[in-house]
Amino acid sequence: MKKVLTIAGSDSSGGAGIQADIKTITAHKMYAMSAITALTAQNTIGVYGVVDTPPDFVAAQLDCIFTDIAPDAVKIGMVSNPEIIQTIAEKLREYQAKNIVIDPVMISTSGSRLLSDDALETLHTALLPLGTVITPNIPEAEVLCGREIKTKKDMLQAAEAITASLDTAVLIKGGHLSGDAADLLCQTGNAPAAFLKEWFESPRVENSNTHGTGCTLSSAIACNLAAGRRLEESVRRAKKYLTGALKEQLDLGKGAGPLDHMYRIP
Ligand SMILES: Nc1ncnc2c1ncn2[C@@H]1O[C@H](COP(=O)(O)OP(=O)(O)OP(=O)(O)O)[C@@H](O)[C@H]1O
Ligand SMILES: Cc1ncc(CO)c(N)n1
Repeated sequence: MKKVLTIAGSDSSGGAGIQADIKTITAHKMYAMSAITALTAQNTIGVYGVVDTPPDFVAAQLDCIFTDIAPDAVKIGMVSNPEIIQTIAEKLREYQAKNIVIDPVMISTSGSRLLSDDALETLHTALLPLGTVITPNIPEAEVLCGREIKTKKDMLQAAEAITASLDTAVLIKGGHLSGDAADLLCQTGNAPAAFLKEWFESPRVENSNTHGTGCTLSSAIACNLAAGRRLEESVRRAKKYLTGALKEQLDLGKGAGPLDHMYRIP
């Protein structure tokens, strides 16, 4: 059985963070492990409290995992402060982790900040370059490249800028633009300053229950990489899984509710 590790924050309402990741990994029939970076008191309406895990306890969780059950892929989500980010970066290098998908979570669907101001620089320099692929949404990609993204053309330029600056593949998720849900994958090509770009598009699903879409997509990409698939195929399959989970029209809670992660389980 393939093993997938999620390093992320807990969402008490179960739709995003560690809980979304474990459900996604389980729905892919893989073995899920977790290193919890923060507790959030959260529901479909908002985030009401955050308690960060002490960095040495993040390290202890990662030591326990990597010295016992080596993951085939790692997904990283909410990492709220610079010390936690440094710790994770050191451990990923120490254990030579592979197939690393980093969702640079900054703000929740409900609008709360999940990354401190002083953590951004450390995220950028210490952690993101270790990713096999990073998966920012539009506002996160704007922060990473320092320019506005209003159109698909802007996405193309932003993706090149981010890929060039981090030397890492980037998937910019287009869920926050209008029209079809179009995500753009950009990787470095063979020649200097050459980029391989591919769009992954699906019709927009009329469903306001989008809590945890980003967490779910990045975990599903990690599962497909763990299965040995190429990045492009992993993104294609992950998006198909995500779109199917949205189409189920699960409607829980008073705000933006969660997806149906279990829809493929008979
Ligand atoms: N209404 C929709 N219909 C179809 N796909 C969608 C819809 N909304 C978002 N997506 C898709 O969901 C995935 C996550 O994108 P999104 O831009 O919502 O990420 P995010 O903002 O990081 O998510 P989160 O809500 O977890 O913070 C992408 O593949 C995006 O295209
Ligand atoms: C714990 C956690 N991680 C990520 C997100 C992003 O949706 C969230 N809302 N909560």
